[in-house]
Amino acid sequence: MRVLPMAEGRCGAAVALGVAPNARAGLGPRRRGRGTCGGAGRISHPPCPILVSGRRGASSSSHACAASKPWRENDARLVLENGSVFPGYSFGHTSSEVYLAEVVFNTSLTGYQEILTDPSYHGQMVCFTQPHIGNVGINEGDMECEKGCHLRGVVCRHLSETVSNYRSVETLDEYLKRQEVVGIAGVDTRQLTRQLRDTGSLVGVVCTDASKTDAELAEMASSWSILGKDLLKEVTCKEPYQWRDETEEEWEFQAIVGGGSDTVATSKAGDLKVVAYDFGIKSNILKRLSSRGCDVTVVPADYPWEEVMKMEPDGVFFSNGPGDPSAAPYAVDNAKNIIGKLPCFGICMGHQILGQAFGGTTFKLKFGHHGGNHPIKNTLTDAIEISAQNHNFAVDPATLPDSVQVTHVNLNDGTVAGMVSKELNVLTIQYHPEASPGPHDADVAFDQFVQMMKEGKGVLEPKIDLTGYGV
Ligand SMILES: NC(=O)CC[C@H](N)C(=O)O
Repeated sequence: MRVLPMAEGRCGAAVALGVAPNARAGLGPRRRGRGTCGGAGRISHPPCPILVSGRRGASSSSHACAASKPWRENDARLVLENGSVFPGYSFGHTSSEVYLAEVVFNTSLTGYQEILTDPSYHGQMVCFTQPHIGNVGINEGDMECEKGCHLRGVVCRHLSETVSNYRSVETLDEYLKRQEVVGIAGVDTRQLTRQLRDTGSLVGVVCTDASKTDAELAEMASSWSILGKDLLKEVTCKEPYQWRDETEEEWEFQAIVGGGSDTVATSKAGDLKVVAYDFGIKSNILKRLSSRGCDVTVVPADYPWEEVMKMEPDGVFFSNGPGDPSAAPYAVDNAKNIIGKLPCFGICMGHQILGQAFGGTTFKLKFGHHGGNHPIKNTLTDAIEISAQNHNFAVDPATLPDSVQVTHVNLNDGTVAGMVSKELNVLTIQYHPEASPGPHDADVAFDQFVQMMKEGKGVLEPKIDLTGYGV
């Protein structure tokens, strides 16, 4: 089994989030053992009914027969900033530390590994609405980031007792232990999700320390906010590097709307040089670019635009990334200086950064979009894509100049999901054409970027059609 390195920058994240740094550095006291409640392998039974508040307040005598109980005892709580308490039992990393992050819910039915390792989730913990998590284990091929798990906590209803997948090399429990990420299972995730939909995203803490009161934990949660925090610096690469891997043949996208493998093959002839700003870039975005013959150089989030221009790329890509897009003015400044000079493409955080470079502003959504089935409408062609999404912020269309066209909207709430500036040769989308996890409908967006770069090189006649999504 390959041992993945500890995520870089996570000690820094712990400090930034007000959590004891030794918790992330693995120096804090650990409670590796599973006590007497059935052992590490028996972790998916319903929570103990005698514990009502999630506090481990039951007397030792009431637990005298714990060794014979075939269920896990509640030993952890998720406490939200509004005082709500969700009891559950811990898995993955266990320690007496308190783990603090914004709590969001994700409705994807599959792909928990890609969600765990997507750097855009840095500073957040995910409540999975899919009630059965862990059943396919963890494999070596589906990492979205080699640095490891970016979630600060995994919240689920049912942690699968068994793993059944030919690619699995370890269990979710083992992986989270190794990554020192806490999990809490047995949580009423429906109630939690309904609450987050009513109140909007909330900050929460996961804690296994029974000596801390619910009120203390709620206060800790309310002491932090993701607003105004620059999290890009915690996940970006330190130095520029070349990316080479393509999407493996076995996983090459088949059903591409309006495109297909012909499009990918044709694009390969291009020999295009792309500089990709790493705001927390997902591996599969890089693979989709490489699969189209792009020679990709990845650069840090604050890499000066002048240095990018010296590399003489055919196009610049602005990646996905965590946190508040208004907290990275240096990235907006670089983008402002690049747009108009080279074809640009942005995904999610990249879309939000480019939106600000156009002169627009961003705002925080109530509970964001996190899932694999969000309908997107191309406003120019009426074509619909079902898309993978993961964001909490959006670009305010009222703040965009007239030269920028809103080309895509999210049909669930009408928010901006894509923009084009023909004048500046910029294409952006607020969702995930690389999927991972999710549907492949939007993969054609990469072809649009390739088209723009080829036009810029004079390889293709200018088509100025950035909207041809499947129609
Ligand atoms: N996937 C992303 O790039 C997320 C963008 C941004 N962090 C948001 O939450 O809106």
